[in-house]
Amino acid sequence: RRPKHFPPGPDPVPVFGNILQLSTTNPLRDLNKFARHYGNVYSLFLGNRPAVFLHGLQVIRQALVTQGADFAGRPQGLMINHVTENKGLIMANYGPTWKEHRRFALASMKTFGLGKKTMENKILEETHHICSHLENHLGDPVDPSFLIHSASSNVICSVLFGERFEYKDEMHKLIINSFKENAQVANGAWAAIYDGFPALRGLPLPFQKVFKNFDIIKNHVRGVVKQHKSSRVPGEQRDVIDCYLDEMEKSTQDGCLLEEERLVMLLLDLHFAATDTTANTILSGILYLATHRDIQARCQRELDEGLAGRVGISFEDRHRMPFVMATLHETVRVANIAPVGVFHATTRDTTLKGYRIPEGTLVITNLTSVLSEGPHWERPSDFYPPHFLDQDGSFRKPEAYLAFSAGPRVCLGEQLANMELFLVLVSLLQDFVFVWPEEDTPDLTPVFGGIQSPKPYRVTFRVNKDNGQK
Ligand code: HEM
Repeated sequence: RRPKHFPPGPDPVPVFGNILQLSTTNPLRDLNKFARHYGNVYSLFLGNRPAVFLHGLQVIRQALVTQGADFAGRPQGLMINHVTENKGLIMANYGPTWKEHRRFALASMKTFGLGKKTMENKILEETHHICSHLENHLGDPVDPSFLIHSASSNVICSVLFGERFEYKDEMHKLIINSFKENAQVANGAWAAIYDGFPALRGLPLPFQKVFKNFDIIKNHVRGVVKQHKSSRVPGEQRDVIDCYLDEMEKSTQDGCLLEEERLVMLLLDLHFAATDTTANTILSGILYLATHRDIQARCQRELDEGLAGRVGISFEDRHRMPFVMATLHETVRVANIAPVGVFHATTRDTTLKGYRIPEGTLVITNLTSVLSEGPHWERPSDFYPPHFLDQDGSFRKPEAYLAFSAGPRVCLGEQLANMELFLVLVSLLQDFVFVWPEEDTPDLTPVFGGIQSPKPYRVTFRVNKDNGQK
């Protein structure tokens, strides 16, 4: 039963709560229906665990920003906490260890190039590999998924581990596949069964695969950290691992929050957080541009004018390309790769819109509702770059652009994702025209998941003969 003054919702049934009222393949429509019926703050029981759902810009901003500290926790005791042994950054509860690791992650990513030319060069190097691969398949319909996932993974790998991998490297392939599989299971019905029915946790059910996958990649990363420990020169940092080991060594005082096993989980979290997210957004970009040739052609025209015959591209060029920037942000909006964000939890007893929410309550932010809410978006169901242009045609970011969430737990990779998205898509547009194969029917409906992806597709890359380069 719901506590007094708890947000309203449908009556739960024993054992299952309200889970049976949610579609297992795509619950977003059900969530919209509940919001229409109960209002923008409502609750559902996921098994016997009550969860508060937030719908729309106004309440999500109120919770994540205005009452940021109250809603900055992460739920505990879920499968994902057990997989990461409560040591990673993404699912770490609000507190000094999370704060210290978030600070460290931001600072070390900056040291290794975020916002600087070094990062830009790493991304451009990776883009060069993508283009070379595509040049070998000109005119044939290809599924670019493997290529784009490998490239996104490599960008973050070069920052974390100081190296990139060949696309055919078996360990690299295994890591990328494990991330994909784990993201699918971790937000699906099997995770709900793990979370809701502790008695079943020891049985050989599909959720065991997540633990097995994670053990393999965890052991691999432990090995990489070990190698770094034996080859490092203190003070001469090659990558994020060296930075962490240096900081660990320097902090001699009691209560140091950095430790080797936390480093392993931090590396896995950052690698995971940066791979599928960026890759699925780039893949959505290629899909939407191939199926909206007028928008593609307008981006290419602006690109030619902006570069004025110059070969090569730089992140600085974005300031001369408002329509391209609008198209990339519209891609992030429609790709909607984190449809319900990352789960939050209350850090203390609090109230929202007059409802009482006790400490430790699971809170789910329906970011999809914000990215497709009528009044904020003129044509929410369309791929419509002018959403990000003001009346003068200059680039602008509407308030409801919450794809990276907001508040203390806001995505810490937004800057990296933007840079990658711009440099990869613009380089591809410079070299190629994306053509939808006549024999295939486009299906833009994404595959719902903790990290949403476009349905697998094929596209033909043709040489861009009009790219205006001298
Ligand atoms: C298009 C790409 C991306 C999108 C749309 C995206 C979106 C998000 C969202 C919605 C959250 C949840 C925030 C919350 O809890 O309210 C998040 C968290 C996070 N993201 Fe991203 N992300 C992207 C790329 C990246 C990249 C490239 C990194 C690089 C390392 C990254 C690192 C993280 C981390 C570490 C968190 C957890 C932050 C915390 O709990 O303190 N993300 N992201």
